[in-house]
Amino acid sequence: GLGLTNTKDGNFGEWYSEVVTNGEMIEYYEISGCYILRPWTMAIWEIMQNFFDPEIKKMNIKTCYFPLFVSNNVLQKEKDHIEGFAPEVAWVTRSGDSDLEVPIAIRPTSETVMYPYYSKWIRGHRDLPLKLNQWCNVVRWEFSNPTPFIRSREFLWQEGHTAFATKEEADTEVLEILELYRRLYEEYLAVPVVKGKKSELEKFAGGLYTTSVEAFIPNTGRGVQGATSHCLGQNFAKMFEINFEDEKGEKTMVWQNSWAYSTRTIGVMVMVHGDDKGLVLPPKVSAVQVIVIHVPYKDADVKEIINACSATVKTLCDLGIRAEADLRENYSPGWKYSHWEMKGVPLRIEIGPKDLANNQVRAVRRDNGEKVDIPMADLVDKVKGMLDNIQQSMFDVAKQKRDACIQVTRTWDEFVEALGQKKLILAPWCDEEEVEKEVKAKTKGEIGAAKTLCSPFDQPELPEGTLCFASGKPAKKWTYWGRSY
Ligand SMILES: O=C1CCCN[C@@H]1CCCn1cnc2cc(F)c(Cl)cc2c1=O
Ligand SMILES: [Mg+2]
Repeated sequence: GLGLTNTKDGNFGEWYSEVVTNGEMIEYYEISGCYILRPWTMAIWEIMQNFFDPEIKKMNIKTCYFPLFVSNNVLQKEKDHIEGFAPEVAWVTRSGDSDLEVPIAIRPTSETVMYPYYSKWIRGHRDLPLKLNQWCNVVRWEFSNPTPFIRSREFLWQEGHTAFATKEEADTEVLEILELYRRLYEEYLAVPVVKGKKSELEKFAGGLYTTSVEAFIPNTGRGVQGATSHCLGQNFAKMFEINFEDEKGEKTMVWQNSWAYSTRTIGVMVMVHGDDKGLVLPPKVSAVQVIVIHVPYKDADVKEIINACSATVKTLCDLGIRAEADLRENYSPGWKYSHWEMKGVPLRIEIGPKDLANNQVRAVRRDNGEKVDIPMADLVDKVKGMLDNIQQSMFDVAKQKRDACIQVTRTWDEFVEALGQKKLILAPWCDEEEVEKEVKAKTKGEIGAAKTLCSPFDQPELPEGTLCFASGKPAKKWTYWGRSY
């Protein structure tokens, strides 16, 4: 049948898998951890790209494309860069039936691919800033439970790699990019995120500091890193000898950033907004914003109704609304309602004999099921208004749900209790790595350990004498903690 066999609150993992499949976003692939991204997904990816790419072009960041393959010696260039990552590197060892002399790695990320050429291209200060971004796939042979969009062995992303003469320029760009990531989540995917800084333990080991936008999935009580913007400092400049002669003729190492968002963004959106009827897509990112369906009625003139549907679609499309009609004769209206609800189309318009007679249409919102009769004359304004309202309402509802999960804890017992209640924990922390490691160790279990998600840039008041929830030492900062994907 058409409906889901799992409910979101019943079995979240099974619900999610069904929703992305029945919503025709994903097809499971014969190789574990790999998924087919169907047009319904790629339309969302492209809408996001059509926002993000022009924005970084305004920042004079140019598109490049580096090879998929990494030679072994260059990959091994940086011990702590790949420490811990080595097991997830995929290797090409043969072509045809003959072994390769030297195995070749498939890029899990492109620092080691790109930076030898940054070293070659950057000589003088006039070669700076060098700012490149590539849209590509990467491969990480993950072993923990694969999840469509959230954790796959191959995924699509953009990876920006920039080099500056000064730290100030790098610091500024890190935050400009992070703001674009916030806008992607909050203005397009209608998902609330927290901007913050990763702890020393959780940051990218090869960098100087990591900032991120952190999302939260209320159903599982898990945080999810939404996108990252790292300042690499001069670490990679040192490794790859990327330096330049400054104005005084001094040889100086460059300051670098790297930043990425991936198809994981789409999985977060599905998890946050989906319901027991399937996907619920924010209008801004939905390939189809309005689906028009005719309701035939025994002897009523079905041709006239169908013409009204086609005219409605044309009127909406002419004003930039992504509308389509489902006029298939071999499916009932009811079947169509379920089908397009499963695909998460934000607004359905029904036109039957009665609507025609009253020169109106019946509009039904996907997010809250509200039904509204709209006079044909007001169609475009009303539909535009409803779509804007749906977008804002989806964000507001998601933010209210996320905020309801936030629990401030000041003691270990409060922390453990909140963790058991699937909360997003905000706690004062002494900022000591040993303490962070201890929290991980003490909360380790079947469903993973608690970890720091980020220290929000927007710090609440930290009164003198506030103590760390875990160590009892003087707290230095408020930090979000939780289990994560
Ligand atoms: O997150 C970003 C933004 C875009 C460019 N890259 C950085 C850091 C990526 C970390 N990282 C993440 N995963 C990795 C997996 C690997 F197998 C190896 Cl060899 C390295 C890494 C690795 O460095
Ligand atoms: Mg990883």
